[in-house]
Amino acid sequence: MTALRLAAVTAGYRGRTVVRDVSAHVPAGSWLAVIGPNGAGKSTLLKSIAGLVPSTGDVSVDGRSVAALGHRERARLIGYAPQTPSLPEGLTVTDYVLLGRTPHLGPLGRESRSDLDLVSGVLARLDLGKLADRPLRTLSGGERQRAVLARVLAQQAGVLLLDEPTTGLDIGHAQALLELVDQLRKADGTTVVSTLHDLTLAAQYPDRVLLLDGGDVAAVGTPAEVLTADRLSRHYAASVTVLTGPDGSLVVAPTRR
Ligand SMILES: Nc1ncnc2c1ncn2[C@@H]1O[C@H](COP(=O)(O)OP(=O)(O)OP(=O)(O)O)[C@@H](O)[C@H]1O
Repeated sequence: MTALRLAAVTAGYRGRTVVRDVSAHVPAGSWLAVIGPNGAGKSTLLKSIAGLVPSTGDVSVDGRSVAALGHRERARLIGYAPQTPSLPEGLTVTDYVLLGRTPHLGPLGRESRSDLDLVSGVLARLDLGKLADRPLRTLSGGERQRAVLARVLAQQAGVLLLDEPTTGLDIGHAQALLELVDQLRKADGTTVVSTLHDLTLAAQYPDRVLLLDGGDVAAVGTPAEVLTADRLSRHYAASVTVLTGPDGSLVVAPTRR
């Protein structure tokens, strides 16, 4: 069980601040969605939690500031799946997903039977079993996206940072992936922070939603509190209706002006 806390996180690139003063508590086993229009700073916020862009403020996991941790120790605590990763195209899916085990390997860096079994299990759960021996360069966009997620799931970190995990996935694979993430947090207490453009999915899976606009926190709360038609119209310059689906969950639908 791993809780994540952000305290006044401010991050940017070469002197330009693009995320300002973000504070949030993400309890162990909970799911925070970071939403907001293009360029709002969502990916930058995730990268700063992963330690990939310079930031000020503090990121702590179970009360330990991650700035003080080495790369390997941080990778055991925090797994990060980027939005547009550059992939080692020649590797097979299995070998690529096995890279997720790197922070757990012994001094010789050799994977054990249990690492291989874990990777096969993850591939099966992401519907990648039949592609296990295929080089990454031969995969479709959605298959590549699932391979990236398989790698981060194989890492078995307590905190998962998923940047637009459903990009390029069809509706069935998107649902299967989010259900799998949901199962992980319920079964293992994995803590999830994901960016999501699909606001209906943001309403259905996470416990809390943080809306970024222009690098600032514009709202944070439960999906029902944050995802109102008025707020979404204002921050996205969009025309939307928020409906209630048959199961009581919210559906954010675009409407013609
Ligand atoms: N490596 C970089 N160097 C300089 N500026 C960057 C870099 N990466 C992102 N930015 C800028 O930082 C701002 C926030 O970008 P970021 O990718 O975090 O936004 P986002 O909310 O994830 O957007 P999107 O929804 O389009 O993916 C943008 O103005 C972007 O141009």
